Amino acid sequence: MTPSARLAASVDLLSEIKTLSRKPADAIASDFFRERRYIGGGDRRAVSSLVWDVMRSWYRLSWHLSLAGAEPTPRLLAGACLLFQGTTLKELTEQFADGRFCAGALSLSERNVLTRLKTGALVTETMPLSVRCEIPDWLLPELQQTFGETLEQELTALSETASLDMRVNILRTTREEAQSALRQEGFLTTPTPLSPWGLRFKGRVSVTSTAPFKDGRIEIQDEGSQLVAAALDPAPEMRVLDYCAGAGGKTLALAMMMQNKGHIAACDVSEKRLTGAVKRLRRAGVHNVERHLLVSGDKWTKRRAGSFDRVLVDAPCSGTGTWRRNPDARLRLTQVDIDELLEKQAAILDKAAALVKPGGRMVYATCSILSAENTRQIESFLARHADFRLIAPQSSSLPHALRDCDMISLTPYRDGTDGFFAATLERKE
Ligand SMILES: C[S@@+](CC[C@H](N)C(=O)[O-])C[C@H]1O[C@@H](n2cnc3c(N)ncnc32)[C@H](O)[C@@H]1O
Repeated sequence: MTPSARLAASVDLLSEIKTLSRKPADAIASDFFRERRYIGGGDRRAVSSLVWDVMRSWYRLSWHLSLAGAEPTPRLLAGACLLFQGTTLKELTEQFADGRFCAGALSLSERNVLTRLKTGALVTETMPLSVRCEIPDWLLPELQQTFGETLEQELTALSETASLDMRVNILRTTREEAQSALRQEGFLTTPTPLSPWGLRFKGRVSVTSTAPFKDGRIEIQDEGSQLVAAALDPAPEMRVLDYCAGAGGKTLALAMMMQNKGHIAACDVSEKRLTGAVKRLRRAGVHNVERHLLVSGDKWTKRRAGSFDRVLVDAPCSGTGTWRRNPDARLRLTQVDIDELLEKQAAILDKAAALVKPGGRMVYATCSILSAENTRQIESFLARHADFRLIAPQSSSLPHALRDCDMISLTPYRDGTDGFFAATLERKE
């Protein structure tokens, strides 16, 4: 593709993301490229890269455009993003070329707006704080309360590109062997600093085509997510429940920690997600997992009340901790969404708590950075359940600094992971 054709495809994809504003951008992008199979791998990466760069700076670019007197159209957002990245106005004008498959020439008013842009620094002191932090206005007080003085550093880190982390499946190999196998295929990785099973890739790679991925020696999983599984501290002989198992990301890590022994029940309300776990479990060589679809009035859960040594509640949440990967999610999130999630999380916690045996433990986890979904959710759970107490996880798979925290919170700025929260609750005997 020519640079102009790539720009045209980026503008088209941005327009679809703007129009289908309630749908996740990665789902829109995957449909977009499926319908345009003529776009090859390199072009697809270039188009996605510009689109994701725009989404990471949507509020800031829109603010600059409004100063220049314009609405943030996909063409202007893409153009402004390129200018801030160092493309000159002359080069940009050439990229907006006329012709077949091209982006189409800039109109006079577009050109005037882009000429007026002050493209020295994307982030400026004169911007409102919420714009500088790349968040919607209404979320600012909640995040100020969570992060205090480090707000700007935390949210800047949350706007950057995430690393790609793998969990090495020690049922099949060791971290050193997996690292060496990847090196032989030309992929350089470094061991993750906090998780004992993690490898971190440098830059963006297509890991799913490597032999260690195909034969289940490695699995894509953020280091923070690996640590959440570690916080549950399951042992081989235990009965473990993964209550919101989804497609089994953490189930796989739990099975590995249990050396494929004991029993794991992986539950979810989504049949599609649970089915997605089948292939992954097989690839990883895991065979101590039973899948169960939760339905209302579920007899399966009633029969198992008070029977699990460990229960993981990896709750549905705002996903604010994963904004590095899903920057569009910040454009979709509303206060109503959060209020609904808070209710859902409390109801799930109450149901899951009934399944923990006396002396057993429940870990409540989210990939959210909002106190309302994290510490405050736990405080209200404890107020409703005098039979539970907050304890330190003491898991030997956690780094020492996290073993004594009854509530673990991880952030991209402090820990280099996605934003995660995990609280360990023990049911009194
Ligand atoms: C954060 S995701 C889980 C991710 C998964 N544990 C992993 O590591 O890949 C939350 C999951 O909760 C499920 N969920 C939503 N409502 C639920 C409910 N009432 N009971 C159980 N699971 C629910 C969703 O379908 C979703 O798969």
